Amino acid sequence: MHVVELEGVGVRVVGKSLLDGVDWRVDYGDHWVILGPNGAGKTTLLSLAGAVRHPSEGTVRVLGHQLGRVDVRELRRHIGLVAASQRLIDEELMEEEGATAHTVVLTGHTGTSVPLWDKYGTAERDRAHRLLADLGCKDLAERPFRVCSQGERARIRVARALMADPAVLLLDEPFAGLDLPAREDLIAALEDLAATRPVLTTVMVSHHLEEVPATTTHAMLMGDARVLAAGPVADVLTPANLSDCFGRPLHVDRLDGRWYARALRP
Ligand SMILES: Nc1ncnc2c1ncn2[C@@H]1O[C@H](COP(=O)(O)OP(=O)(O)OP(=O)(O)O)[C@@H](O)[C@H]1O
Repeated sequence: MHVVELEGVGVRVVGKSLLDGVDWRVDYGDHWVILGPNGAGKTTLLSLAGAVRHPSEGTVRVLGHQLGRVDVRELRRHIGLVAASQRLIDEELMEEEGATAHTVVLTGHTGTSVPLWDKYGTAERDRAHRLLADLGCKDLAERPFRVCSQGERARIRVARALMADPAVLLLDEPFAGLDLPAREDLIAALEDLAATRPVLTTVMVSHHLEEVPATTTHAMLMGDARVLAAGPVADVLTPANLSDCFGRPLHVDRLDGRWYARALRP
C-alpha cells in the first residue's frame, strides 16, 4: 500500500485544467518536495493528497482509501496539513482569545479552531509540550500565539499538525514570509523530524531549491498542470530539468545535501 497513489488524475474547473494526466506514488517514509512555477498545480495536487478535493478523472488513493469511496473526515484525521497561505485554523480567533502556543498545538488533537478543554488530559498536554520541544519551540509554550514571530508560528503549526499523530504531513509553502534564520530553523526542525520519526511521510510544496531539506528523498517538478519529472531527488533536481521547469538556464549546486540554484547569464 502507498501513502498516496494517483493514476491518470485530472482536475478541471470550467474552461481550465488544473491537473492533467498525473500519475504519482508516495511510499511510507518518503520525503517529497514539489517544485514548479506559480500556477503549475502544486497546491491542487496537495489538496488531493490531503483529501480536501476530489479528482475530475482518474483515481486517488490516500492511505489505501480511494477518494469518493471513503469518509474523508475520518481519512483527514490521519493527515497533517500545514499551510501558511490558507487559514486552516482560525488564527484570528486564537489571537483574539490570547491563546498560547501550547493551546494552539493542543487544538491539533481535536482538529478544531478553538480549544475543547474537556478533551485534553495530562497525556495530551504533555504531548503538546513534547512536540513544541521537538520543533525547537520549548520556551514558547506559554507565549501568546499572537506575539509569536512568523518563523515561530510556522514551527508551532507543524507541532499542531503532528498532535493527531498523522501518517503523512503535507506542507504547503511552509517557508512563505520567513527570514533566513527562521527558514533555517524550520529546515533543521524538518530534518530532525525525518531522523526521529522514520515512518512519518512528508510532502512539501516549495518555490525555492534553497528550502529543500537535506533529508528529502524524492522530488517532483510541475509545470502547466502536468508532472515534468518525478523520482529520487538527485535524479530529478538536475540543471536540465530545473531549467526546463522554470523556463531559464539555471546552474545548480548541492552542498552537504542542500540545494542552491542561480540563473546562468548569457
Ligand atoms: N477553483 C478554481 N477555479 C479556477 N482556477 C483555479 C481554481 N483553483 C485554482 N485555479 C488555478 O489553477 C492553477 C493552479 O493552481 P495551484 O494553486 O494548484 O498552483 P500552484 O502551483 O500551487 O501555484 P502557486 O505557486 O502560485 O501557489 C492556477 O492558475 C490557479 O489560478
